[in-house]
Amino acid sequence: MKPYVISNVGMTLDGKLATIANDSRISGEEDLKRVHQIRKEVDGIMVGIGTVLKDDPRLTVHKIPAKKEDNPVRIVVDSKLRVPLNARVLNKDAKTIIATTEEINEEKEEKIKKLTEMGVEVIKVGKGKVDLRKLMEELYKRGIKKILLEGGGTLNWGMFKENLVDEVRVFIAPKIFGGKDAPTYVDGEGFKTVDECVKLELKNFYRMDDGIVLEFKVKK
Ligand SMILES: NC(=O)C1=CN([C@@H]2O[C@H](COP(=O)(O)OP(=O)(O)OC[C@H]3O[C@@H](n4cnc5c(N)ncnc54)[C@H](OP(=O)(O)O)[C@@H]3O)[C@@H](O)[C@H]2O)C=CC1
Ligand SMILES: Nc1nc(O)c(N)c(N[C@@H]2O[C@H](COP(=O)(O)O)[C@@H](O)[C@H]2O)n1
Repeated sequence: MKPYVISNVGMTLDGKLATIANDSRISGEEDLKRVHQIRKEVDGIMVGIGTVLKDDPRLTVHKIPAKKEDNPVRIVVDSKLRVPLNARVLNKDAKTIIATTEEINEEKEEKIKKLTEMGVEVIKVGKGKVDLRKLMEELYKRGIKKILLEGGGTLNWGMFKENLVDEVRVFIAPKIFGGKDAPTYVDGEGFKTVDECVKLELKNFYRMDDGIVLEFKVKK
């Protein structure tokens, strides 16, 4: 069994999640409230270590009225345990799970000890990269039945490639960032043929701030 996964991003018309200089101010205030309403409704919120290192996000519900208990469990996918011990995602505002690989050296062992002392749970799944399929099973076992996947592009690819995403919600801003090295909604290696690609069914769309929200179900 695996959690139901909603992928949400704010992106530009050219599919960028941030500029080449990592300026990711894409959503307006109303759209951020929409995202925080989803955060409030899910059991877990998941990002890759790239997003933690670049944005130092809190990943709590802080744009709409909420209690501490409304914060979902924060999940960071981090094979090499690069998460800084002073990252905001490790603060006491919510529980945090770090997913890493089964390959443990002395340095990682020491970091796991420190993280555990801070109340952070470390889950070890996979070799080389975190095994996202096994991670989903582990999260489900811990009562995490619904997850908001908040990127970035590399983790989004990993999740789409493994067919682990059930629903897509995107805010498209009327902006073009350009830049071949700027992160896009889904990066990674990409599919070689249209036959292999992820197929979506459009369910809803509406205006939001100066842009548009599109909602899709992933065809299975
Ligand atoms: N506008 C928006 O809505 C959002 C924008 N962003 C932007 O996205 C950018 C960050 O994206 P990106 O750099 O791609 O980083 P990600 O957040 O996607 O993290 C990717 C990292 O996750 C780790 N990882 C471990 N296992 C896997 C796996 N199985 N599959 C995929 N990744 C895995 C890898 O690092 P390792 O090997 O070390 O484990 C990988 O490099 C930032 O600029 C941020 O601002 C991010 C979220 C939302
Ligand atoms: N939906 C959305 N729109 C944008 O314009 C964004 N820049 C993001 N960024 C994501 O939100 C994280 C920040 O969360 P906190 O406010 O610190 O809780 C950031 O790391 C991205 O994952 N999202």
